[in-house]
Amino acid sequence: MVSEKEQEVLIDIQNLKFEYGTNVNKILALDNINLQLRKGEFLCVLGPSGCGKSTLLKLIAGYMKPTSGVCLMEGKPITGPDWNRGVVFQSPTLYPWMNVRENVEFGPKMRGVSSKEIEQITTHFLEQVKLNGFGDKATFELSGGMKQRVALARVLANYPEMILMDEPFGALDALTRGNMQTLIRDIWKENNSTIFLITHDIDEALSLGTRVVVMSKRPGKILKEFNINFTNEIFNNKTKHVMYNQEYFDIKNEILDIINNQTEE
Ligand SMILES: Nc1ncnc2c1ncn2[C@@H]1O[C@H](COP(=O)(O)OP(=O)(O)OP(=O)(O)O)[C@@H](O)[C@H]1O
Repeated sequence: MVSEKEQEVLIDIQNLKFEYGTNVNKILALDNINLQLRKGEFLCVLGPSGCGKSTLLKLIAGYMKPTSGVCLMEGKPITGPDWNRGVVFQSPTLYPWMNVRENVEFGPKMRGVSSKEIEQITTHFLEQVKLNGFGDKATFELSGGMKQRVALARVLANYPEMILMDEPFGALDALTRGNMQTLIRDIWKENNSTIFLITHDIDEALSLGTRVVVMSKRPGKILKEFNINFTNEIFNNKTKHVMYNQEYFDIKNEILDIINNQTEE
């Protein structure tokens, strides 16, 4: 078995700094970020509000360029958005004039995939997000959780190497949120995806991630990383949820202390 350290690096961020604005209105959002994401990792990012989590995601997505430093994917600088990096936001950004199926088909169509293949891809991913039978529905007919599943299927339909998620379950009720966490964990495992997920919820980070990164208040820096295995233990133990143990509570308390120290200062 290949150890985590030996897994291929997908995203390599070196000495990254990002400033919004110009001259007197400059805001330093991120400072000296060094982070590597390996293929198959599920990385969760925690940090106080406004610390630059979304900024980091947008830089990896290619929506913006670093002020200094580099952000590489498979050794090449990220210069703009790409199908290879799919983004899921807190509010699902679906096309309201298209039905569910058409929303999922959109990406493969734009990429010139054949009609037969598009049909197979769409059916497969609607099934994977448990929306089979809902293809003909208009998006306004769906609940928040269902919309978010369409958004996820739409990203998956492009077979991205990297899935970036910005508080994807933040607007959902607790029950739907739990179901979505199980869904994304299963999809990550089944598709062997690489995921970068931002959350405010420490339990969500600990129950999904194989690594958790905790950031400082603005300008965001990486304060501490935790390599964890609670998400894999769910599969190993064939349970539906994390088995809470002393290690879990110790890590949770340590993260809480780090974040509270940031907000009190
Ligand atoms: N377009 C922008 N122009 C100027 N400043 C911005 C812009 N977008 C974000 N910022 C500032 O940059 C900092 C980092 O913002 P960012 O949205 O990345 O933080 P965050 O950690 O994702 O916040 P939250 O957890 O509240 O979503 C904040 O101080 C924010 O006000």
